[in-house]
Amino acid sequence: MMIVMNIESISEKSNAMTIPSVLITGASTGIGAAYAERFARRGHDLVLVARDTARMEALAARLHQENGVAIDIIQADLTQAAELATVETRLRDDARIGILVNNAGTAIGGSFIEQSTDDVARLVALNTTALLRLASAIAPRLAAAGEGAIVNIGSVVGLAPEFGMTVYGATKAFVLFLSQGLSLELAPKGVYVQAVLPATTRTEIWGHVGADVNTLSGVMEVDDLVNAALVGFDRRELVTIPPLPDAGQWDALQAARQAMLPNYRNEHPAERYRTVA
Ligand SMILES: NC(=O)C1=CN([C@@H]2O[C@H](COP(=O)(O)OP(=O)(O)OC[C@H]3O[C@@H](n4cnc5c(N)ncnc54)[C@H](OP(=O)(O)O)[C@@H]3O)[C@@H](O)[C@H]2O)C=CC1
Ligand SMILES: N[C@@H](C=O)C(=O)O
Repeated sequence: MMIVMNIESISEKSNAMTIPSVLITGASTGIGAAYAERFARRGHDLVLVARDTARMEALAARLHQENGVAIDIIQADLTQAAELATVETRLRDDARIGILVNNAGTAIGGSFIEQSTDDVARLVALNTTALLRLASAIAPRLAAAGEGAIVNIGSVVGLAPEFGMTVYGATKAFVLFLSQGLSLELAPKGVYVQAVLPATTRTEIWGHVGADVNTLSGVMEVDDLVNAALVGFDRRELVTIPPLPDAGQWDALQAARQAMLPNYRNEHPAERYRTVA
């Protein structure tokens, strides 16, 4: 069942004329809800997307009351093609939406051989397919307009197979690569793409993997995470890793990766792979 609700505000018309609306997926709780709070405080009208209508209604009512912004709610399970398509259509057709925050995502517990094929497929459907389709829906319109932004929420786990969340991490590695590639393609057209890589952040996601977040160390508060992510957003940073103290480590990783690029073009196998015939 699709519910689209609109909480009008007197400022809606002025906002629609001055600053872009922001569509945020996974906006009913956690990082997405924090993004909604921050963008509402900045005066952006919002489109909130998630499955839990009640939570989004409560958030929308409070943010409308506090900030006087217009807020639409779209109830959608982004693993369901028909419901995802409704959000894609909104992104394609609503010219007021200038920022997409691709945040909706989840994680599952267990090892690869313990996880069911259906569960890993559902994880990929949400964390990669839905994110990709929504970016694909909005990007042509933003490129034609010569402005706008796509924020993709990845994870440091996408850089860390050692963390033992293989499929989840693979989905987040996809998000990072997609963001880097889209930035190369879209930045020249005026569209800003940001990959945000949180580490352990205090949200309900940890319950989905069977962990008690209160037993974990180094847990960042969600507001601190989003505030830091928005510092990167305001700086137009391509990859924002809020918990990483030294940006030089990321830069060194990128430099080492890019130094390998010229060495991929060889008509013969590397000496180390040549067997003695
Ligand atoms: N918390 C952390 O430690 C970290 C989180 N991340 C990433 O941050 C993003 C947000 O996660 P976080 O806030 O922590 O998690 P939460 O579980 O707190 O929130 C997830 C959000 O996604 C929505 N969602 C979940 N499944 C679906 C679905 N099938 N269709 C539509 N919406 C859905 C949920 O809403 P509803 O249930 O109402 O549908 C909720 O609003 C994710 O991409 C996650 O991978 C990255 C690194 C660390
Ligand atoms: N979402 C967290 C894992 O469940 C993470 O990305 O660290």
